[in-house]
Amino acid sequence: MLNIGLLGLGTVGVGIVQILEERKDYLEKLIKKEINISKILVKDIEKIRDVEINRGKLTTDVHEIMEDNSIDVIIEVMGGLDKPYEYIKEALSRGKNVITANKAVVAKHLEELTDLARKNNKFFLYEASVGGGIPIIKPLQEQININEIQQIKGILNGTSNYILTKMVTDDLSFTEALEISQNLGYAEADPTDDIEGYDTRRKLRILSTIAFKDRINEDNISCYGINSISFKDIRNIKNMNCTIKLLGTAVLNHNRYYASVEPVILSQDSYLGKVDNAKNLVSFIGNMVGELRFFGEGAGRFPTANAVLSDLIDITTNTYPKVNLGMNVNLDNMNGLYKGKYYMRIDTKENIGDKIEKYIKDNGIIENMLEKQESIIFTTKSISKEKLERMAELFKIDKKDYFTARLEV
Ligand SMILES: NC(=O)C1=CN([C@@H]2O[C@H](COP(=O)(O)OP(=O)(O)OC[C@H]3O[C@@H](n4cnc5c(N)ncnc54)[C@H](OP(=O)(O)O)[C@@H]3O)[C@@H](O)[C@H]2O)C=CC1
Ligand SMILES: N[C@@H](CC=O)C(=O)O
Repeated sequence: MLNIGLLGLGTVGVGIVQILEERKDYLEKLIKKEINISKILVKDIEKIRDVEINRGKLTTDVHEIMEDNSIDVIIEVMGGLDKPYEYIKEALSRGKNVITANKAVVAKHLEELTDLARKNNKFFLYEASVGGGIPIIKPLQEQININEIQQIKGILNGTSNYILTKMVTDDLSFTEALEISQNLGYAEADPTDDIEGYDTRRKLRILSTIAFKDRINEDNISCYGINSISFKDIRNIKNMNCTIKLLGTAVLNHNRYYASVEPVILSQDSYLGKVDNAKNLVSFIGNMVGELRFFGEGAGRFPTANAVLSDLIDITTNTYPKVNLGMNVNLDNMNGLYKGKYYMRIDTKENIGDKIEKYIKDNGIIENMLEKQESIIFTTKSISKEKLERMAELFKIDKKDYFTARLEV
């Protein structure tokens, strides 16, 4: 019998229960064991659930799960940071395998939890933490044994991609599109993580650490979100026959790398430009294999639960590739030297438009002026993004009053 302790019965937890029910016979034949969800940790036992569940399995006391020696695998899909970290650590220390979809915890404690799992001869797997239903962690773990990975790039957040898609194609407002993506179960408990780019940054931190075999922290990744984008930006982007995506990019060149999360203006015909709604696309380039692209649902109940259960099968059939985290190559971060061409809109108050225009001309920033009315909108020459940030600071422009996006056209 394979006994599972499930931490969380929300969007993803319910998906796990439903798939396990639907595929029970097949999966039990495959792993040659009966599968049983022994206990489920929730916050509120009385809550009405999206799935029929034996109420006796629900508990608000995690000790009931941790101290149950018959439970072999803990699946953590509760979200949050401190509690799940504590529970995952305890589970591994007690000799239980752990699967999580929680990128916040994985991003913060990847090395420690991987080490702890190794010491206890257990698995710590987290396929669902990046790219929702897309298999990316396992293929990457397989490829790093043969390849030097030179680049990771992609759309890694379903919520922001859904919002941008709906703003571009259906003229929805940012708030309307965010609300729908929350109702569809894509957004984090605090959607700031999605729209400020933090969720993408966590995923890029996980992927780049595995790919570059060095610890790339969230702090090593520059991060800009989409929360100040407006209809004016969408109109301008469409006028360029382009679209906009929130991209995570990490590039390694010898011992130097840069890593960023930022909105990027792309041609509508580019492969990333065509990734719509909550879909994600992740690509990595290996020196032997070339570019590999992975595309699919980046969020949502069943795709995410599917990724969790792929880990479960790997644990029970012992088919996961040998994990090779971090060789301590001490890579140098070159973010400060990165340059690109940018689109920028500043909503000018108190008549500072002329001063800003003079500043961007005097400092060799501007390439083309697109508009100069109540907003000043322009594209830049190849510059570092910090230059634009410094200008915004100099003119005391509030973050909500300007928007920048890198031009990749
Ligand atoms: N939704 C998605 O598309 C994806 C989510 N993820 C990750 O999966 C995890 C779960 O996400 P999701 O299912 O959307 O989250 P939900 O908010 O829908 O569900 C969270 C569940 O955990 C329970 N829970 C939360 N905190 C506690 C606590 N302190 N003690 C006990 N139970 C608790 C809740 O209990 P109750 O029901 O009683 O409130 C709820 O059942 C997150 O880490 C998320 O980032 C990853 C990829 C995609
Ligand atoms: N909130 C996340 C969920 C999956 O990781 C997203 O929108 O991508």
